Amino acid sequence: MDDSALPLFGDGDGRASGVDETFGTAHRVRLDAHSWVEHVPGWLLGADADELFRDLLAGADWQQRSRWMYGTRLEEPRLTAEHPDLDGAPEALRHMARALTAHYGVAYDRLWINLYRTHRDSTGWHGDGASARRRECIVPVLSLGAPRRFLVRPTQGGPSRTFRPLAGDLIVMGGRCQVDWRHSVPKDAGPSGPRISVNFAASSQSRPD
Ligand SMILES: O=C(O)CCC(=O)C(=O)O
Ligand SMILES: [Fe+2]
Repeated sequence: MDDSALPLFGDGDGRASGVDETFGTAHRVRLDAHSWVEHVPGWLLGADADELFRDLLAGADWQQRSRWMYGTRLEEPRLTAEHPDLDGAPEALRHMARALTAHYGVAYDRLWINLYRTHRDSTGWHGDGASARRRECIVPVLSLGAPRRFLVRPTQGGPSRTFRPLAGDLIVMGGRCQVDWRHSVPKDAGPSGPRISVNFAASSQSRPD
């Protein structure tokens, strides 16, 4: 049997997705002396990005999370599926975590996945404070599905920079990005289909240095 037909979910050894292990398209943008964002267009090859998107949309354990803000419990305008232990994640995502670990030298061992159902779903300005507590962290985020803007701006305020990751692209935040900078996925004006982001995290980075 051609193992490309194996599903990403299930207990089989799903086919490792076709990521560019050379990171040949990576383009690093220096934000300041200590922080950078790397955009890796087409890191996950087109057909695999489409297949992974469809499988995650249909098969991930989507949860509605809420948080307290200004004394009120607000539902987050997106859905999230957590894999606190990489062993429980689909093989395609485990393979990606290994490729990221080999390239960036950080042991990615957990991940969470966000679903932006329409252009109205979003993530407000934040740093990944719980999962990235070291002064310097490397935080990769894979985009799937519809394109959305990914913004970064200084924590102290100032103009934002806009990245436009397409399906299969990686956005990697590095250096002091989680402290000195904030990131967000704002709502879009026009209609857009669903977007999924896969956020790779490392226990080693969640412990302050
Ligand atoms: O969806 C994205 O591209 C980023 C999501 C994010 O920053 C987060 O979940 O912490
Ligand atoms: Fe984040």
